[in-house]
Amino acid sequence: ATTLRGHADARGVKIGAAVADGPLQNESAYTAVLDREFNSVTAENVMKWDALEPSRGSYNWAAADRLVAHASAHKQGVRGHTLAWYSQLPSWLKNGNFSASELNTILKKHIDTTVGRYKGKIYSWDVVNETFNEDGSMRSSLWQNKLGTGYIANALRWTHAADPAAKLYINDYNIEADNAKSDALYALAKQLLADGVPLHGIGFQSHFVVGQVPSSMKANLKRFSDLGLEVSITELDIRIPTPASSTELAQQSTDYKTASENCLGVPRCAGITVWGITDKYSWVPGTFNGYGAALPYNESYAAKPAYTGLSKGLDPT
Ligand SMILES: OC[C@H]1CNC[C@@H](O)[C@@H]1O[C@@H]1O[C@H](CO)[C@@H](O[C@@H]2O[C@H](CO)[C@@H](O[C@@H]3O[C@H](CO)[C@@H](O)[C@H](O)[C@H]3O)[C@H](O)[C@H]2O)[C@H](O)[C@H]1O
Repeated sequence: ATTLRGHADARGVKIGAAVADGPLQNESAYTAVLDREFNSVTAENVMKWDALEPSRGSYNWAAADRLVAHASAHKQGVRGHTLAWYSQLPSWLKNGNFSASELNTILKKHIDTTVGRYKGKIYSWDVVNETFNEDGSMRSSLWQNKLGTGYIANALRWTHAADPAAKLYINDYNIEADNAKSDALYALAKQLLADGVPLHGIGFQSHFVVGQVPSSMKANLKRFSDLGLEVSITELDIRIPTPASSTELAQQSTDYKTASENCLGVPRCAGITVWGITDKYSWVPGTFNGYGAALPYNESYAAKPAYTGLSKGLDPT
C-alpha cells in the first residue's frame, strides 16, 4: 500500500509529524514509522526558546541539530517551530524586566541566531505563534505588552532577512472555523500584505475534538488562500474521550479525512502536519482530562482507522 508520504509526494505537498527528541533517539519503532510515512518534521519542543537558550547567551543546539540531521538523512523537510511566542520562554527573558528597545534587540538576535544557524535547512518557519484571544483581541504576551503589535511585522522582516528562502507563517489554534479569531487574523494578514511585510502562509493548528471538525473550515482556509497565502494544517490531532469506542474511532477516521481534504481542496495548501505519531507520546491526556487517542497510531504503533482516513484524504487518485 502507498504510504502517507507516497501520496503526499505524488501531490507535491508535505505530510509532517511533530517529533519528540526522546523517542527519536532511542525508539526504533518510532523512527521506523516516522521515516516510512512522513516527508516533513516539526520539533515538538526542542526549537522553542526555553530549550535553545536556557541561560542568556549560552545555547543548547544538540537536540535541534539532531532533528535537522535526521530529516536530512531521510529526505524530510523541516518546519521551524517557533520564534516569537508567549509561552516556553526562558526564565532569564520572562523575569528580565527588559525595556522595549532591549526586547527588540533580544528578539532580533534570537531570530538572527536561530534562523541563521538553520539557513537553507528549514522550508517554513512559524515565526509568530498564538497571537490572538478567542474574541479576536491581541493576546497578552511579553512581546505584545512591551512592543505592541508591530513586533509581528518586525519578526517577519528579520526572519526573511536571515533566510530569504524560508516560507514565513503566522500560526494559531481555533482559527480553523470562520469566527472572531480567524476574522482578526484575516484582517492582520491583509494589512501585513498591504504593508509589503514578508508573510507567506497561515498555520491552522487544528487541535480538534472527535466529530467537531468545523463545517466552515474549507471556506475559511480558502479566503486566506485567496489572499495569495499558503495555508497549512500544522498541529493536527483529534482527541476522543477515553477509552475510545469503535464508533468514535470510525468518526475520528472520517474527521482526519475531512480535515485533510479541507486543506488539500484549496489552492496553495502546502501540507498537513500531525502533532505526534503515536498515542504513546501525545500532549492531549496531560492537558485534556479524560481525553486521548488523538493520533494516527496507537500506543503499540498499530495504524488506527485515523491513519486510513488521513491516507484517503491524501490519496490524489
Ligand atoms: O500545547 C500543544 C501545542 C499547541 N500549539 C503550540 C505547540 O508548541 C504546543 O505543543 C506542546 O507544547 C507544550 C508546552 O506548551 C509541550 O509540553 C511541554 O513539553 C516539555 C518537554 O517535554 C515539558 O518539559 C519537560 O518537563 C519535564 C517534567 O516537567 C522536565 O523533566 C523536562 O526537563 C522538561 O523538558 C513541559 O513540562 C511541557 O509543558 C508539549 O510537549 C507540546 O506538544
